[in-house]
Amino acid sequence: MTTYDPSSEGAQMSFDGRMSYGDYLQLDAILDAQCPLSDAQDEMLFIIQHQTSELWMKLAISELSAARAAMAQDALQPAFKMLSRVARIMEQLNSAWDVLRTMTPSDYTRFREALGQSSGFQSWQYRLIEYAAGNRNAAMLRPHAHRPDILAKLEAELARPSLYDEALRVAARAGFDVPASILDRDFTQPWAESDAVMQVWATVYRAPEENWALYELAEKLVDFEDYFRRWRFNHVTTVERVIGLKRGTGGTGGVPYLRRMLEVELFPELWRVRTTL
Ligand code: HEM
Ligand SMILES: N[C@@H](CC(=O)c1ccccc1NC=O)C(=O)O
Repeated sequence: MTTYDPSSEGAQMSFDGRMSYGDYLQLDAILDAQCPLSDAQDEMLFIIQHQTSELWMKLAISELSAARAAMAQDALQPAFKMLSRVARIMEQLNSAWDVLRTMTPSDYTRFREALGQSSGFQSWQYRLIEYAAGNRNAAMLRPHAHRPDILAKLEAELARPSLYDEALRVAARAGFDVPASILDRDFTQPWAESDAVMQVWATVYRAPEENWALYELAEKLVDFEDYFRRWRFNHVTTVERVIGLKRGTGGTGGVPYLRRMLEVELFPELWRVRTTL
């Protein structure tokens, strides 16, 4: 039997002067960017795991920003579509832990020292997602002081209304009683829990048929936070499995720090309201 030649049905085989797959995707840049610092087999896994996570985070940031812009125009249906995509991206990030979990403490100690003081704590895209969602802690800017370009992106994000701020602006335009002190708050500050906001969500959840768009928006936000919590939980569990209670390379206490971060709440009133329904 002769081997099949797909050019017989028209497959393009010559890319002299034409844009190819690798050209379009800039694969040279991407595939040249894995540079292990040790000869440990698992370092490649570690690098690719982080690089792919950062690529998914890049897409999540783009979708979150577009969702927020759509919400500002009261275009809730397009915003829902984008928020659903963000949830799927977060599922992707959550499933990725299954690959990293195959790395044992013995594997990791073979290259951990090579990482120096670098750490996911310095992931600016992760901070941007936290800021965009509404977890605003200006202290997290400091590791980026040496990179004015990144600092500027984070500071700009800190100054804009968060996803949660934007949701409450939607509610205010829909006629709900959202206090001006919340609508005009200093966005760089952490969210302060509010009874008035609780009341807004209570009204929405008590009569979903009458407030369907806001009801759906609230559930999209809860979904987002649900996936985010799962990511944090997977992270801390993997970290404990791999380094136990050692301090982090980023300088924090490690697992105790990450456990503390499990308590972060992005949309506190949306969780609190459930008890009252
Ligand atoms: C064996 C794998 C991993 C270990 C041992 C580990 C360990 C740690 C530790 C100890 C911290 C606390 C900061 C510090 O002092 O270093 C941290 C933070 C962080 N790591 Fe990892 N990590 C791992 C994998 C990952 C992966 C795959 C990602 C995905 C990008 C990631 C992203 C982050 C982020 C974003 C933070 C900051 C969390 C926060 O401040 O809330 N880590 N990690
Ligand atoms: N903080 C980790 C090191 C680490 O995980 C890391 C190092 C460099 C780049 C990304 C990392 N991932 C997440 O924190 C540790 O203490 O072992």
